[in-house]
Amino acid sequence: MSANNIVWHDASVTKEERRKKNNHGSYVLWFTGLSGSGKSTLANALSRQLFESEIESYVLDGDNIRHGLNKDLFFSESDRKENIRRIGEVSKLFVDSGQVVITAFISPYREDRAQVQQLLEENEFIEVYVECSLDECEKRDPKGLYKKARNHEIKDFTGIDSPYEAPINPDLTVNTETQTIQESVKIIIKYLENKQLIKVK
Ligand SMILES: Nc1ncnc2c1ncn2[C@@H]1O[C@H](COP(=O)(O)OS(=O)(=O)O)[C@@H](OP(=O)(O)O)[C@H]1O
Ligand SMILES: Nc1ncnc2c1ncn2[C@@H]1O[C@H](COP(=O)(O)OP(=O)(O)O)[C@@H](O)[C@H]1O
Repeated sequence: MSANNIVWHDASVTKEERRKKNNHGSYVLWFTGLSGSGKSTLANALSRQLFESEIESYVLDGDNIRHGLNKDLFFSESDRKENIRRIGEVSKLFVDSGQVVITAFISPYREDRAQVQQLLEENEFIEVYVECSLDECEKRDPKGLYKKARNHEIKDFTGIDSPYEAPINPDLTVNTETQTIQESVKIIIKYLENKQLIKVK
């Protein structure tokens, strides 16, 4: 349901003008993967590298967004769905502002990720699977959450008692068990260069 009597205002500065000024495209690099797979680490390492190359990017991170915009949401299937829907809308605004958006959400459901893709225009959604086995994520356990989930102190934890649907045909996969952080960043940059989405200095 949505409100009546609202009228869309066209912007005085267009997405195309902003892209032209920035000298690069704007799109979403949608990272998906288990907790502890390396989404935040890679998103931030990539954003730093893009920044050094004068490419405008912004990281939207699950933990951070859940402190503010989505602090009313928990981890049921419907709350996760709403979480991803809102992030999709926020990502769309950032794409409109001419930036490269890097999102780091578990985003466990294929359908929810597909809905974000549909919200955006063609070539504005790049799905990056941050692959890492549950075993390894659990070994890393950077926040001690797997331990809590195994001890039933947290319920609905992804990979333990809540599902994770890996992408079937992602645009790109990085494997953080076999690749270092720098190798994964390099693979993503190479992909963007090959697609002529960025020129890195
Ligand atoms: N039950 C449960 N399941 C999964 N994750 C949990 C849970 N409770 C808290 N956390 C912490 O919240 C982070 C995941 O938030 P997301 O917004 O990315 O999740 S989702 O996309 O809505 O599934 C996740 O962050 P990352 O580890 O960075 O993925 C956890 O730190
Ligand atoms: N090759 C790698 N790539 C990414 N992260 C790695 C790698 N090896 C170890 N790590 C570590 O794994 C952890 C991943 O945590 P984080 O980035 O918060 O994951 P997520 O955002 O997916 O929950 C970090 O402590 C990071 O230093």
